Amino acid sequence: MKMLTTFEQVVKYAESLPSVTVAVAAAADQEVLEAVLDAKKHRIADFLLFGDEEKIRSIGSEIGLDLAPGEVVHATSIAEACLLAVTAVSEKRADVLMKGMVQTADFLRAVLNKEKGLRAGKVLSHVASFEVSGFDHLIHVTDPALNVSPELKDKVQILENVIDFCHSLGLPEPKVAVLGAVEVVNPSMQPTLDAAALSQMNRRGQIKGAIVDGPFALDNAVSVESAEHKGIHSPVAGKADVLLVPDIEAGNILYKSMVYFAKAKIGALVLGAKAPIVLTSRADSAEAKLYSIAMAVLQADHFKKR
Ligand SMILES: CCCC(=O)OP(=O)(O)O
Repeated sequence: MKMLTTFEQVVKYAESLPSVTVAVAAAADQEVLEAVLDAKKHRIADFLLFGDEEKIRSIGSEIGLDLAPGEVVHATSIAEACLLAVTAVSEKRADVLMKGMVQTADFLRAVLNKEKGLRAGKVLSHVASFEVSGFDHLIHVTDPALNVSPELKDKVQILENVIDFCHSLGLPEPKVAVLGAVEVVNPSMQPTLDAAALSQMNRRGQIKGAIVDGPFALDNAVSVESAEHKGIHSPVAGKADVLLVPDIEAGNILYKSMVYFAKAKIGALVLGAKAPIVLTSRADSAEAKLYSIAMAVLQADHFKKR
């Protein structure tokens, strides 16, 4: 498989794969339903939409989305919509779960439900992939949404999740930059100590399938000029495919800076679950949700081949 470097390529590749069924939790939202319409046009997915049926059908008819009787399942609350969508995936009536117009914490409560949930015994983590003008490859940020303040052992699993995800995008050995505020190990800054440990674990073969190095500050992770200027020599310096952020605050602010300042294209998933999960911000565009669905199609195919 050729390495995919733009979302156009991701969508095109998804078109060549078997289509999936996506269960959308709390689907009564214009951007969500526009993404549903676009994904259907690209023939990459079919849908089961959970939520306020009258509202879903009303928005659907406004945007020209024809919905068959069985495609919408009424739920009397957001919590019920989330649990019904998660159940559809755990019972294999759907292949992919998608967050609609619901707060991340409420959505995750259903994902983590003891009976019906989608945990696979691993740490769940979030990845947001960005296509940024001026960069010749996608940049994957993890974890901007789920793990609040991960410890070293959690970061190992977050790395394993994102490395496997990069492999699903045709990137056999992603370059991972472990970020901090500075590019030197400082005993009073825990993210720099974690970065040093993760780099060494990679060198010793404890973390495989990627080149991991750090700490890096953001500038020398993504700019060769900055790395050269600061005299940092590493195969990852300035060329990172993956940015492992220290915590959710740094990650979420970076995510939203990419969207609102850099006008980057974005797709986002939860990794480490039994099935691919689309998790974008409620405020993200229909385009971002479409790109996320396309990445989930690739993940579903990758799961089958593992
Ligand atoms: C990064 C996606 C998680 C997030 O911030 O979602 P909301 O904007 O919907 O809270």
